Amino acid sequence: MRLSNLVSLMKERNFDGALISPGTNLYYLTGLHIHEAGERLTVLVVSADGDYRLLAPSLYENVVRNFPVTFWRDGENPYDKLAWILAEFHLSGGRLLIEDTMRADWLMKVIRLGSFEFHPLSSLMRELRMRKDKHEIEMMGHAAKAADRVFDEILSWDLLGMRERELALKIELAIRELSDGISFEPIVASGENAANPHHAPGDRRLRKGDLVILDYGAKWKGYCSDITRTIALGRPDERLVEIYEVVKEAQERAYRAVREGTLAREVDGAARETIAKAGYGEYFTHRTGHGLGLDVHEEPYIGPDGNVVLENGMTFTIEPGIYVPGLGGVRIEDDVVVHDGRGKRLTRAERELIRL
Ligand SMILES: CSCC[C@H](N)C(=O)N1CCC[C@H]1C(=O)O
Repeated sequence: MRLSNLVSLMKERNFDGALISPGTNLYYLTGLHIHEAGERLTVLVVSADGDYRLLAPSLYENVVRNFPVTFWRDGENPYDKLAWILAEFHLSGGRLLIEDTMRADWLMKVIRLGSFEFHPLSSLMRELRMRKDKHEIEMMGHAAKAADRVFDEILSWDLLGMRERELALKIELAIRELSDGISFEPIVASGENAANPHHAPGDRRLRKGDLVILDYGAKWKGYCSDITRTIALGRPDERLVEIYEVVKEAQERAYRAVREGTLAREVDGAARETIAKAGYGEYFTHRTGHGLGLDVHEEPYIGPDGNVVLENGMTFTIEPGIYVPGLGGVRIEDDVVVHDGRGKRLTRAERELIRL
């Protein structure tokens, strides 16, 4: 069904074929679990006539079943086999969609197999994947619940004196116990490190007076959650407490701005305006959110340039933040689905400032 949707869209937009390497698009279209193909050429060939075939290393002989496939063995030249498939599908030239993340060494050899005009596959896939169906939203709900449960667990741990990297590892283990795995490596940013939105957890020990940003996510059947909470240890600097309240208000206002028919940039604007009015505009250094699904970052992006019109079934994060160099930072993030014309939170962990 999903493959035929892609084929219809290809025909409508005058594309002749598509070459799809392993990643979330391949999984979305086929349900096949081919995660890490490494250097061995693996590609799904799809023609606008509706033909499709996977070219895969023989390592996958016991994995790919009930799907048209050509295997190649180590020692063979997989590009010869790809050329045969392209010839069979009458794809020796024309407008070809290419998986955006295809390895450059593969692409450089594919270029030599015909006279193609390449276009990014994402230009079509974004339209297919942006609106989630009931099943997908259910899976995202499970992933979000796992993230909420991990937050409750974190609150029961003795955090004082723990190194950021130790806490990140404990969070990762807790996620893995409750779900299919992590959406991305957890961020634990304490004290002044919290001024870096993508801080890599290091050796700093958590201490009294810290605000600590915890940003992590779980996966359920391929679908991601992504949550951020900022907690206080002891009594933090009053400026940080004020910043916390501004971010909480910005997050709530952006959430309330979510409506079917609203532009993504209006949701961003609601958060940005709240933060700017409080005098912290220059310290909100990123977009308000991003689409969430099989990828942890996907369409629709909720930024000042977000021109996607929100529709029921779209899922994204709302995660404004304020980051003051030398002082610290605050970010609060929830996963949201547009449901019955309005936003509905999938993550529901406590948003009031928790002081441990
Ligand atoms: C995939 S790592 C970052 C996860 C995080 N929740 C996130 O998406 N962001 C943190 C700062 C802003 C935002 C981002 O757009 O990168």
